[in-house]
Amino acid sequence: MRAGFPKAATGMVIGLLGGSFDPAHEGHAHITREALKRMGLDRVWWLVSPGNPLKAQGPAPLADRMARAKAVMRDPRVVVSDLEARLGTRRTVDTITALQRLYPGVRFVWLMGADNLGQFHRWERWQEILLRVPVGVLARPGWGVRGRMSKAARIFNGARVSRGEQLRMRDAPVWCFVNLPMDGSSSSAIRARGDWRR
Ligand SMILES: Nc1ncnc2c1ncn2[C@@H]1O[C@H](COP(=O)(O)OP(=O)(O)OP(=O)(O)O)[C@@H](O)[C@H]1O
Ligand SMILES: O=C(O)c1ccc[n+]([C@@H]2O[C@H](COP(=O)([O-])O)[C@@H](O)[C@H]2O)c1
Repeated sequence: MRAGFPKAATGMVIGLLGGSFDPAHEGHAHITREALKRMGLDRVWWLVSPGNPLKAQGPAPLADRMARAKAVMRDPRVVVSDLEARLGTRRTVDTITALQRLYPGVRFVWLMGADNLGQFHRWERWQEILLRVPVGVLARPGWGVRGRMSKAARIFNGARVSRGEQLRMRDAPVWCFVNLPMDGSSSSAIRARGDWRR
């Protein structure tokens, strides 16, 4: 495997948590620990994005976001990575396609907060993402009903399962809304407080 690309054994189930992480916070760490536990994942890889294609304002430098993410998430089961910058991908569908090609023996599960389910139908080739990998949606304050009523949730209603642990066994399309004790942290609130330099 090339330098900077995490190692993974054949048969592993790895959750991918993509994000701006501008900056990383306890909410990210919380949903990661919950996903590991509730979905029976072997690893979670944080994909610190070069920049969300739907966000107008560019994030803080990638090196700063990586350093903060590594400080926030210290767990041997979690890899904080800049894979998208290395792969040259920005769109999630392209990242997943590239990772499936690079790691043919690994099962990837896409992880995201419920706010992203609300706007998932605006992502590039979003239906292809759901056809490629199981998707675990983690509850986020204020997004329970809006997430579950979203366009993507309605169109893929037939592929929804009720328990997170089912994601590791089923082939896509399959997704789950995972209810969990919620953490209200958000990067925008931290930036608004001025605790994080851009
Ligand atoms: N507190 C939280 N609870 C559940 N999911 C979360 C939480 N914070 C972030 N996430 C999810 O983690 C992923 C990465 O989030 P991101 O880096 O955009 O942080 P954010 O706090 O949502 O940022 P911002 O406030 O700038 O939108 C997204 O899928 C997002 O939905
Ligand atoms: O592929 C897309 O079209 C797309 C559109 C919006 C967001 N994403 C991804 O969603 C993840 C969460 O983004 P963010 O900025 O909410 O942390 C991150 O990995 C982004 O690259 C992807």
